[in-house]
Amino acid sequence: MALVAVGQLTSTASMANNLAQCQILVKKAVKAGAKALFLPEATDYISSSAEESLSLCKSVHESEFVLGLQEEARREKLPIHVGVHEPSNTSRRVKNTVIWINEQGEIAHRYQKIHLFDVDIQGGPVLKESQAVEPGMKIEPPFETSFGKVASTICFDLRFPEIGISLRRQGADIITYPSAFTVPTGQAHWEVLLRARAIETQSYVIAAAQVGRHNDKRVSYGHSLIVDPWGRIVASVGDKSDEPEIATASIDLELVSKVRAEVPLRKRTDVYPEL
Ligand SMILES: O=C(O)CNC(=O)[C@H](CS)NC(=O)CCC(=O)C(=O)O
Repeated sequence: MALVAVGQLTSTASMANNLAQCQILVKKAVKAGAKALFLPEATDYISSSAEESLSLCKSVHESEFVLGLQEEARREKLPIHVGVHEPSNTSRRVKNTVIWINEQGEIAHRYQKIHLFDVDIQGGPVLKESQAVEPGMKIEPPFETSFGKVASTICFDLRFPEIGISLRRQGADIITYPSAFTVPTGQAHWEVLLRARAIETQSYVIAAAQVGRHNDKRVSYGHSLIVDPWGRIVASVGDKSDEPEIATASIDLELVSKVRAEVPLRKRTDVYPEL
């Protein structure tokens, strides 16, 4: 059994301020005895336009945000899973990625978001992520940690059950959905989708979320959660945005095995081979 933390904050276009908020989250996670800290999508910055995003985006070797978090991870021996932006070398767009910084402070794993959030909701948000972001081209296999095999996805990927199923088939014990959900879609869908992904994959789901107002145009839903493989919410942060906050839960790999043994989910691929 190992305790892990989800961290919630309000990122803005100030990377220095976002790093300062993360340093508070690291302190809180260490104090709670967590063995890893999971942070939201786009923790490095949330911009208000594609141009602003391009101007803020730096490679991980030059980003004071990423270098600062690497230093925290190394000093505290605390692995950190964090959503950032990285430059694309093929287009005038950025990559929306999540990186795993291990306890030595090295970037040991990376995933690039494959499903981009292009929506036009009546009376709600209109967002065209693909104008600013280049889509990833592959699902990354789960990686080993001291508390189980962790798999990364990002935010809107949550709406595509196939990616969770694929990660489970590849051995994931824990599937992560670092996010910046909008308020109307969050109210309607966030919790039920996360619990469904946990139940159908019989895996832990760790979903760190952005919360509150980022700029004139963007507000995020918050409600970071950890769900166990039975679908129970075992940690939740809420939607207050006055200070960065964490919640913790124990990862119990015996529970993963128990649920999978009690309710075997044998796929009928003889009946639906196309899936
Ligand atoms: O823009 C950035 O820098 C960070 N990226 C995001 O905030 C992304 C794209 S706009 N947000 C989502 O995917 C929300 C999904 C969502 O809310 C849903 O599926 O309902």
